Amino acid sequence: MRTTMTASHQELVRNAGTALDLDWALAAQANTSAIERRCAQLPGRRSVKKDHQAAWLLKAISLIDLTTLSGDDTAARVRRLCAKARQPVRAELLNALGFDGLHTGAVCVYHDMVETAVKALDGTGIPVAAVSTGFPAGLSPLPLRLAEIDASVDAGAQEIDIVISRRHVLGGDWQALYDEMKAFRAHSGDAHVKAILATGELGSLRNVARASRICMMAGADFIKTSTGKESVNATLPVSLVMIRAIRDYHARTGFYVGYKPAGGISKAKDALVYLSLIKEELGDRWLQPDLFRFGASSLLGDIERQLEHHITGAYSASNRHAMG
Ligand SMILES: O=C[C@H](O)COP(=O)(O)O
Repeated sequence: MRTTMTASHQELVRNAGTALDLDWALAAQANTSAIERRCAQLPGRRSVKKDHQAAWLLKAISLIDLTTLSGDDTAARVRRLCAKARQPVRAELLNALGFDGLHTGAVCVYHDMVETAVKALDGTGIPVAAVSTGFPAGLSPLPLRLAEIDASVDAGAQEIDIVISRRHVLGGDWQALYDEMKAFRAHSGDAHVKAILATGELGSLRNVARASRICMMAGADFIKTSTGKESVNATLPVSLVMIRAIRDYHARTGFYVGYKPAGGISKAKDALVYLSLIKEELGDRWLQPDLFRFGASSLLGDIERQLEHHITGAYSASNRHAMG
């Protein structure tokens, strides 16, 4: 029997946000040593049995925002990336595994590349995500950042990855963070918004928890760890803090907010650890592309190598799995 990777879940009600409840935001706790203890156990555990590993790796592919965010991006590179998003695994490998219809969760590019990606993905149902709002620093004037969102939406982006102003968090200006996020969401219209917290620049896990709560209250559809450009990007402790904030927000409001760890996730085995963390902390509903994505430029290549090994018993050279 062949298996397809189509989603079998009901469509979500989009997070509408809530009024700013500063007491709730500031009450967020993050016990660093308990968090680190919990995370230290994760990679060592055999969370996914060997027989199930290939299926989990295919699942991971369906959750990747296949990304290129380089100063030397070209239309040709973006078109090659889109071809990879449409067919992330060679047909003979997929056939051997009895799977059909696999594609990545999205393709993620800078604004200038949105149109090219939208054209290259026409008819596939794969959304294009644009990093807008002065990515990665988010330090251009607010009207320009809002205009960039408008332009990305006009160009056909269905997802907008915004960067928050870290200075609002570091200066404790929570109202400004809330207002900014609300404006980003309003300008995104029907496009879903992922709020990049740039957690490596927020100073503490407690700030990560607080910023997560504020962004969700202001209507973020996803919260995302990093741009991939900070010196520290996605980590398990930060992930635990953010997904527990998602869980608390869901318990409080009934809204489902998605999670996107991004930056530095390049190994299949690390992806499996993230998936088991999500399963344990949030449950299976969050293991669907509408609620979970990996932001990654090179993870797919390693997953393809591991799948090849699973099928043939041998690894091929990593240059056989080039991305762009
Ligand atoms: O949002 C995605 C990140 O920029 C990708 O980071 P990476 O190149 O370390 O995988």
